[in-house]
Formats: sequence, C-alpha cells, structure tokens
Amino acid sequence: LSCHTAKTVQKWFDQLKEAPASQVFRIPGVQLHTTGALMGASVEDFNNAKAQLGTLKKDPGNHVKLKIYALFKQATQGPCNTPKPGMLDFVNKAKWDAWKSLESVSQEEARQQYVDLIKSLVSAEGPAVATPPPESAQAFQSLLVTTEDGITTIRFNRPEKKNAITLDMYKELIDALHHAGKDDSVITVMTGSGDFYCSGNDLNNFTGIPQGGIEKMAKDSGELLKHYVKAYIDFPKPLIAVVNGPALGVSVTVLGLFDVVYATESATFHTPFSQLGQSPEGCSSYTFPKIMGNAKASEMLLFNKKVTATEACNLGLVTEVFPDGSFQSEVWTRLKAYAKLPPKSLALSKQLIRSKEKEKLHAVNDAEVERLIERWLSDECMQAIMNFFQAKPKL
Ligand SMILES: CCCCC/C=C/CC(=O)SCCNC(=O)CCNC(=O)[C@H](O)C(C)(C)COP(=O)(O)OP(=O)(O)OC[C@H]1O[C@@H](n2cnc3c(N)ncnc32)[C@H](O)[C@@H]1OP(=O)(O)O
Repeated sequence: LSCHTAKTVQKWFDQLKEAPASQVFRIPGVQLHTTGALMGASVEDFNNAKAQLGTLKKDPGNHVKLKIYALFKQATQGPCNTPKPGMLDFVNKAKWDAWKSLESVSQEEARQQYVDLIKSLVSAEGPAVATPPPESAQAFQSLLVTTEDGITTIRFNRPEKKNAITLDMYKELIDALHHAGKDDSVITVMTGSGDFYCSGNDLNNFTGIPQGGIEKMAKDSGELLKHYVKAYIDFPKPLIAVVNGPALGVSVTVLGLFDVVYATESATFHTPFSQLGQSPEGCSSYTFPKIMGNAKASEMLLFNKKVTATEACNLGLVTEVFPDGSFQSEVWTRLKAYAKLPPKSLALSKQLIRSKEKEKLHAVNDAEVERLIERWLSDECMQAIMNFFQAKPKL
C-alpha cells in the first residue's frame, strides 16, 4: 500500500469497514477481502456459531428463529433491499420484516449479536450428554418410535409445538405405521410427548407458497393426507391411542379408526374445521356420526364444539378415561397385559371387525380429501390461517 497516499489508504479502510462480509476489493496492486476481524466477533466465531446452530436439540421457537435469520442476513448481506413479499406469503413476509428491522445495525454488530445469541441458546441447553437410543428405537426427526414388551409405541415428539404435524412428520408417521404393522409387536400405541397429545395439522404447512403455486401445494397435501389416513384404515394390528393431553384436528378425526382410545381426564377433543374454513378429514364425516349419531357429530364437526375426555367417552369416541395422576401407570399396565395375548388371534379378530367397512372408509377418505383440496384454496381458509398467525406476535 506504500505507493498510495495515506488519505487514499484511509478511504479504502473506511470502505472496507462498511463492506459486506466476503466482499472483494480491488485496489491497484493489492486485493483485499473483508475478513470480519475488524471489530467484534471474527468470521471464525461467526462460522462456529453457524455450525453450533445445527446442533441445537431444542427448537428455539419461531420468534428466536426469525431473529437468528435476520441477524444472519444483516451480518452477511447488509441491510435488506429485496422487494417486500406479498401479504399472503406469511413466512417470507415475517422474515423480510425481521431483516428490515435491523437496517440501522452494522454488519459487525449483527455478527456479534448473532454469535452471542447462538452462544446463549447453546449454554441454555446445558452440557451435551450422549444418550444412546434404546436398542429397538427407530430414527425419526419428529417421532419417537420404540418396541418393547410386544408394544410398538409411536410418540409425536414436537412438544414445543404441541406436537403439530408438519409435512415431513406425516411422512414419518406413514413410515412408522407401515413398519409397526409388519414388525413383531402385538399391539401399536400412539401417544404424545409433553403436555399435548397433538395440536393437529401444523398451520405452517399452508403458509409458504412453493414452486408450482398454491394449487400444486393443495394437490400434494391432499395426496399426502390420503396416504396418511389410508395407513390407519389398513393398519393390521390392534391400534390404541393413549391421549395424554389436548387433541386437535386431524389427531382427533382419525381416532374413529383406532381400536381403543384411552384418555387422561384433562384431555380435550377439538375439531375446529369450520373455524379454519376447512372440512372434516380422517374419515370422521363417516365415523363420527356412526359412533355418536348425527346430532352430536355435527356439534363437533360443524360447530367446533370442544369436548372433555368424559364427554368424549360418553359419546363413544373414547373407550375409557383415567385420573391424570394414575393415567400412565394404569394404562401401561393394561397395555402390557394386552400385548401378551396371542398376536394372530388379535389381528384376525380386528380384521373381522373392520374388514366390512374398509372399502367404504377408502371411499370416504377420497371424498374428504377432494373437498379439502378445494377448501384449502378458498378465501375462507386462507383468511382463517392468516388470523391464527396474526393473533400472535409470532409465526
Ligand atoms: C398434509 C396436510 C393435511 C392437513 C390435514 C388437516 C387437518 C386439519 C387440522 O388439523 S385442524 C387443526 C389445526 N390446529 C389448530 O388450529 C391449532 C392451532 N394452535 C392453537 O390453537 C394453539 O397453539 C394451541 C391451543 C394448540 C396451544 O395453545 P397454547 O397457548 O397452549 O400454546 P401456543 O399457542 O403458545 O403454542 C406453542 C407453540 O406451538 C405452535 N403451535 C401449536 N399448534 C400449532 C399448529 N397446529 N400449527 C402451527 N404451530 C402450532 C404455536 O404457534 C407456538 O409456537 P411458537 O412458540 O413458535 O410461537
């Protein structure tokens, strides 16, 4: 740099300080790269934090994820100058807003804040303890699946999101059910981690608009739902729901396809379809009226009536209700005894009970999915989903 005046060199350094990370400066006779080491966190710290982010075990929640996203963009690209996404593109709009809000934060400061935020998330998780999965556990992202004492247990495992079912989770559930139907267990149990059984369809499934547009998204979701419900209709062994807390939407409707439903006293059952501009699925438009009669089914499926475990038991949707305090011990003692019964006898008896209806159930599933594809494209449904996310200052 000695061949340039001090003033010129100072000007280049000033530009360099303001430059986005990784930018290359061409100065006569030299090439300078921004390294991020000028102040605050170094590029190395930043890259380490980026790598650590992928190792977090707990989902930090949408609010924090937005912050991380915005800091990352600000640190690597500087202020947001991309066009604002449309109103209905909820996820991208929220991301854009978060990035835009950091307009006045310098890239160095954003990098430092990013590193500090990731550090705080990592330390909040405590020291990493390697816990080997049980021998019979299968690897899924959002489910815990184990086989023990003749029982395959499929556990919804997104407690921080109340076990809402993402698109990938539907696929995992289909796989887990197929596997459980063929493994050497006698019965299969579905239950939830945390305080919820399941909050139904993850409403984010309908917020990002993929390539191919919303028509394709609705069609693909319809196909996925059809296969998901089919996995219950065709399930060959006794299938038991252990409803450990509130259940919503699609996690309730498929209960009509289970053989036994045990619920803890504080569980509730809610199918808010009209509220969401949607229509029933999981064969509930057929199984609910059959189980509880048209009038009671209509209260649940048309008018969003949330019922308690005891009410659901009186309606015939739930087999038995247990006190919260003894729910787990009573239910699992009973299930372990069931799993000692002769497996072939159980499977064949189930087939006798269910086979007469299979064809009908598949036809109902097809019709429900067809109606839902149309509903998902309706203004009523889009507005309802938008309301859910707008009601909360989070995604
Ligand atoms: C292939 C597609 C098939 C589609 C099949 C269609 C099915 C239809 C249905 O399933 S309809 C039912 C849809 N579910 C809902 O409408 C429930 C929406 N959620 C809620 O009403 C509430 O979150 C709650 C009552 C389940 C829990 O309320 P609570 O106040 O106790 O907790 P939070 O709201 O703070 O929830 C914690 C975080 O979990 C996120 N979350 C919960 N449920 C869902 C969901 N269904 N979809 C997306 N996200 C959900 C919530 O947003 C919080 O996240 P955050 O911490 O990041 O803010």
